[in-house]
Amino acid sequence: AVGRHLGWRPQWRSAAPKPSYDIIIVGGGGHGLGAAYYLAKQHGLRNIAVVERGWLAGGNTARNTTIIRSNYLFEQSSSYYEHALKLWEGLSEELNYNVMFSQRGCLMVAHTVHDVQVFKRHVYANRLNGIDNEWLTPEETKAFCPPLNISPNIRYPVLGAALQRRAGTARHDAVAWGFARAASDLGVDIIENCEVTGIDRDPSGKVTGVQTTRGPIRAGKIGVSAAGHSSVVLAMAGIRLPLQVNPLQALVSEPVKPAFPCVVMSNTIHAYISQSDKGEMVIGAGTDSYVSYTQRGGLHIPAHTLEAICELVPDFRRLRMLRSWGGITDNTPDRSPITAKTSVPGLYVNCGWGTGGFKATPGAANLFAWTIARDEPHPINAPFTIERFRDGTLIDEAAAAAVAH
Ligand SMILES: Cc1cc2nc3c(=O)[nH]c(=O)nc-3n(C[C@H](O)[C@H](O)[C@H](O)COP(=O)(O)OP(=O)(O)OC[C@H]3O[C@@H](n4cnc5c(N)ncnc54)[C@H](O)[C@@H]3O)c2cc1C
Ligand SMILES: CSCC(=O)[O-]
Repeated sequence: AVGRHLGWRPQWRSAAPKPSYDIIIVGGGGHGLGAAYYLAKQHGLRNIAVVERGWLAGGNTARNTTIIRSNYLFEQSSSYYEHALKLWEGLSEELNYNVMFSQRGCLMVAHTVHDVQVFKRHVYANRLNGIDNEWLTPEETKAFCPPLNISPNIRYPVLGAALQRRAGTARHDAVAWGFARAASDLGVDIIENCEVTGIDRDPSGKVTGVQTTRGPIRAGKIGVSAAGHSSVVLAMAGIRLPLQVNPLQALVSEPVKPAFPCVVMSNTIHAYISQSDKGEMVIGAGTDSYVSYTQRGGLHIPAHTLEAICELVPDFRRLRMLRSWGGITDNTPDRSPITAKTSVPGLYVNCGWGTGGFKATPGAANLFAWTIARDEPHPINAPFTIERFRDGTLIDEAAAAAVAH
């Protein structure tokens, strides 16, 4: 009461489900919350609900290493991620919420001749598509990130790096809270602790609503943005998705004074690192190779990553690790996402972001909202269909994940 008297207001209304809505978004992560926001803000739609089985943004949005970049190889991909990057650049103002987007630069470090060839190809392809990217020599790489060890005598010497200066990091939960508050202010109901357990359809096959742990809810359009559980939810409508679900782990160190100026990613040594605004080194690894819905992984994966980090950044050899965790990543065969209509009328899906969907959050949300509102994809997400895996029109960015996931 005192808070409210002083003008404080909750971040968002925690709503109870109504019997029916025009649109239901399944999944209260950054992508789902953002889609609900853009449906209301850009398409002027009302009577929308976000249905989240746990607590808001408790999935991969809460668990990622917050790297944001658009330096992907293929034109379709770089268009999608660049759409997102441009939205990141204005998002704090758009949401009136500081998402702490920091364009500190992202170095993709090369350790082999193959790496050099692949990353230079990215640089040239990005420039052809109007996306900033530049090649640095080992000495220029160290000048940009002084803690890096560019000695030629280490196991994986630094042979150079591709630098995207507009890339960086953001505060993961802030983007979810910002979208949630803005969506809630536009009348979107955000319903937490409400798991979707079934998708209802009429005799013609069109969706009519969902079954949930808090009762049935009717809706004429349903957008599923459930990340690692997308296959589970779409199976409720008889749709099989080409997703493989693997754990991906990350860990943070004890907080220290500012010591690491940018994001560094390394394909060959399966490691990426940046420093959070709280001072922790945020470190990511490769995926655990087995299929699993656990939010944890094998110890050997982070151990391998820390060996690599200690060689690449010797100053960090005495840093103590504070905690590690895992998330459930939804990986497609070509490591590119699906943002599309499904074969079921009124049912839409945004998934397959695997190990790299945090950077896409505002872009995926924006295009998913377009696809639901207009019942057709935007030109940017049009190639990212489910059918591409049947037709062979793959968008193979496996190598561009920067870490061999
Ligand atoms: C360790 C790790 C590190 C990563 N690092 C990066 C990175 O540095 N950069 C990057 O770009 N990407 C990264 N990613 C990937 C990124 O986190 C995800 O691709 C992205 O956050 C997905 O966003 P989302 O909103 O779709 O998913 P989520 O935040 O997982 O939201 C999906 C939501 O759906 C809910 N849900 C599931 N089933 C149901 C149901 N039946 N009913 C209701 N709700 C349901 C879940 O509870 C969840 O909250 C990383 C991922 C992990 C795990
Ligand atoms: C988890 S890897 C992060 C990325 O793809 O930029």
